[in-house]
Amino acid sequence: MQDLPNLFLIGPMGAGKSTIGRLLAAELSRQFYDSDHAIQDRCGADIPWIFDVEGEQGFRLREIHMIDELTRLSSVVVATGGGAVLREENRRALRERGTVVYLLTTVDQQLRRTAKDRNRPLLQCGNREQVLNDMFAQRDPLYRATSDIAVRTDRRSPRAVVNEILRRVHRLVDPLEPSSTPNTAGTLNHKVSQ
Ligand SMILES: Nc1ncnc2c1ncn2[C@@H]1O[C@H](COP(=O)(O)OP(=O)(O)OP(=O)(O)O)[C@@H](O)[C@H]1O
Ligand SMILES: O=C(O)C1=C[C@@H](O)[C@@H](O)[C@H](O)C1
Ligand SMILES: [Mg+2]
Repeated sequence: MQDLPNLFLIGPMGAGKSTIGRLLAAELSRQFYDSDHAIQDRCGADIPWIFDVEGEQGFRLREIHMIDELTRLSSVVVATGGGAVLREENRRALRERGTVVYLLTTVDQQLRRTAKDRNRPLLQCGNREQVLNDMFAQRDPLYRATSDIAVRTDRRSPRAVVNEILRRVHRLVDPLEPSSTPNTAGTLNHKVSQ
């Protein structure tokens, strides 16, 4: 069986990138990095503070530097922030340096999973559903263009999502691997597993 490349998780807030990334890395005995956490550690301040003081643009610049740094590592699992795909530099680094997994869920699930959270500045508003719908419209094409596979995280446990990612990534890397089901041309990339 071939070694797996770096695995990078992208997708909207509350899709489960941090939760699933940690589990996935443990399963593969790899180092796990979360770009949001790494930015906070480096800066010594939390994300709301960075947004307050430096604005979203300041945060995005920090995010570009951090994603460049993390994607240069080897044999790692990296969970990115929900808005990482907004920047071309990030999309290119992710695509060129590993296999990119798009985690997606419904806006209803996002609302539920982020309901009590105060650490996501873009959701501290009265019209969270509208904000999430608008973000989806803007970002879904970018997530798709950047990713190798897409996996839904609603209606299944984090553990089941990890198993599905591993199955799909193994198939991408080594379509002839015996435990893989046969590759049907055109069905692998961006087929969202239900
Ligand atoms: N498959 C799942 N089933 C149920 N709950 C989940 C699942 N995945 C994640 N969660 C829960 O949803 C919440 C948000 O997940 P998480 O922080 O991993 O999202 P994220 O994609 O990293 O978001 P962000 O982009 O804001 O960093 C957490 O409380 C987590 O426990
Ligand atoms: O979707 C977004 O734009 C964000 C998602 C979070 O992961 C953080 O990166 C930050 O709150 C911005
Ligand atoms: Mg996260």
